[in-house]
Amino acid sequence: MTSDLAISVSGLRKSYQDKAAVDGLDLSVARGEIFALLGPNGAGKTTTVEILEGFRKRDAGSVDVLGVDPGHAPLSWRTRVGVVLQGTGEFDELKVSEVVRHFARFYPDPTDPDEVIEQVGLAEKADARTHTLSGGQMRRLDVALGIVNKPELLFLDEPTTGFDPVARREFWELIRGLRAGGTTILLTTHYLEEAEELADRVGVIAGGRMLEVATPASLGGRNTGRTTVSWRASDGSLRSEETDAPTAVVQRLSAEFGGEVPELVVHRPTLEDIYLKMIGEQS
Ligand SMILES: Nc1ncnc2c1ncn2[C@@H]1O[C@H](COP(=O)(O)OP(=O)(O)OP(=O)(O)O)[C@@H](O)[C@H]1O
Repeated sequence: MTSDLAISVSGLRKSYQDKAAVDGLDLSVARGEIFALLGPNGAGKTTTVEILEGFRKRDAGSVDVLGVDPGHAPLSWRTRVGVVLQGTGEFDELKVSEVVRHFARFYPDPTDPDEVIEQVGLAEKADARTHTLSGGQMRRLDVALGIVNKPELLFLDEPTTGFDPVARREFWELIRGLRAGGTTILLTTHYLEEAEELADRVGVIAGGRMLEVATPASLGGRNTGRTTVSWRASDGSLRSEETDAPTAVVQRLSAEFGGEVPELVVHRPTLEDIYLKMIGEQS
């Protein structure tokens, strides 16, 4: 086991009724990094993550999470791992503070519940009954329960589904704060912007296999990809040009127009452009 890796997976396989959901997957996540798993519905992300969390059995392959095989993990390991599932559940008439206190009691050395509530931005709602929380506030409570045990490694499954744009940005700040405190984070998301904002590296899964692992800036050769420059020509038509040297094209156009280039757009491939191309090539 290499101590600078929080997660090390090799040749992971899992089938349901003879159909492979995870089909020989390799994955390494360094301690302290935020790693985002991307992939279409049914790609095998949740199955992989649940095996890493120790909630699902694998058919084959080796899995090491914080130096332990999650398939045979002792209780002490569980206190080192935080899990935020896709919606934790119902707490009926309990208040936010009561729920966090209740969960904190499961662990030997929890963070002070009030501190956790503050950390996830729910201080004003500490005395609110959980059924009165908005979707985004409920998700914050889910995260509070996932981090109350001071996990070294936090699993987040589609953490910001249903968030409004402001809530999503606030949530990203929370996650960055956890990383700054040394927490390793493995998240799944369908929001490419989220992966770009948060992840040190992303891994794209399709058909139970890892297609590529890279930084968001370099996935699929994105950093070396061609740029499209488009503008409105003097005859009124919309023109575009693909180039490796967009600055030179803009300079040329600027000289041609004697200054401002009408409706100038310089488009570099986004993470979503690259992702869609990768996934499209698989189907
Ligand atoms: N308990 C189960 N029994 C049978 N098949 C399952 C089970 N869980 C998952 N599968 C199948 O395994 C495949 C991978 O599913 P998984 O939930 O891991 O995908 P995912 O990448 O997390 O998808 P999503 O983005 O939709 O959450 C799918 O074809 C799914 O139907």
